[in-house]
Amino acid sequence: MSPSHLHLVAAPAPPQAGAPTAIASAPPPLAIEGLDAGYGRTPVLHALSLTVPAGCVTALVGPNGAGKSTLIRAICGRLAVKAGAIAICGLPADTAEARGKIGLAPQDIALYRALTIAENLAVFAELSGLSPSDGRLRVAQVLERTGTAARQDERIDRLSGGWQRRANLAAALMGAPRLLLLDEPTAGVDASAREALAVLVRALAHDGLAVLLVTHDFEFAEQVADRAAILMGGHMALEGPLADLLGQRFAHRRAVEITFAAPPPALRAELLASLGLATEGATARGLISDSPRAVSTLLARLDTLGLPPRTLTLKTPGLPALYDAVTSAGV
Ligand SMILES: Nc1ncnc2c1ncn2[C@@H]1O[C@H](COP(=O)(O)OP(=O)(O)OP(=O)(O)O)[C@@H](O)[C@H]1O
Repeated sequence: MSPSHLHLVAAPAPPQAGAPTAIASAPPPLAIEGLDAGYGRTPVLHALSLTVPAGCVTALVGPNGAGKSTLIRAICGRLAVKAGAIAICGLPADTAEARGKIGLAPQDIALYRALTIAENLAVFAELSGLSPSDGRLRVAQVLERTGTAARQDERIDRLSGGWQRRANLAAALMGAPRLLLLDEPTAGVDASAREALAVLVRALAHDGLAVLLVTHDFEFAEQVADRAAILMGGHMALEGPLADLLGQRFAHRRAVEITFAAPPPALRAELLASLGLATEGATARGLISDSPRAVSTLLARLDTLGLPPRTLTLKTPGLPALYDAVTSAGV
């Protein structure tokens, strides 16, 4: 491969002359259809379908044991598929060619701790089959793109959690993937490093990468994701553009959070529940109409119940509210 053919994100094949909208009809970086998979005779994933388009960040969320890691294993071709199909850019996931289009930044930092960032990336360049000169060029590109150039000569075990995560992500980019799998990228990362990671992940999607983000960090997911996939008990409970999912679930409603001076007595909490408010300690949460009179109506009802609020906060429902709605409804 000549240096001029090195791209941070492998470019899709250029359209043929006369071929109508070749890019638009290119297979997505990840397409899963009717997947059944598990361990030995233990089924985990059932009839699961998921499409991860290029240029988007898809947040994959779900309770512990829902099957997120199992799904990542299946995408990487490391699990026997019992039914259905997984295609990476149109290629079966269990082929070497498909695996070459995936970059995985695992939850456990997968780097040599006694080597520097640049030395680690050089190892990944070699593993990707790049020649020494192409490898050097690619290391330089990835250091630049991920903002790790300034720390390239520092050993991994001397870096903060945030820089280690950034280097872990850089290593996943060395093979110029089309699909980037990020498993809990904010684990052990402080607030300012999280912010920097969010900017980087968005920039990579802007470059054209398809990013599948597995996380329990809803704040981060909400910041970077334009699509969401909610996995429950091995099946996909909900999947699609986040704005559409929120619009369908919460049209004309807002999330309300009310705090009281003290936890309401059980009988009052039941009455709050009849207003659609779930009580936890001295806090009640729920959804109300976004009509201008909804708040004054609610305040009047709280007054009738003898529960004057200490604070009342209104928010536009986001991914955490969607997740709560889906998981509590057992969809
Ligand atoms: N190697 C294995 N052999 C057999 N069963 C397994 C194996 N690994 C996971 N499981 C089971 O598969 C199910 C899904 O586990 P998985 O780790 O994929 O969930 P998860 O959504 O990633 O959970 P978490 O959020 O806790 O990481 C669980 O019931 C788990 O016990």
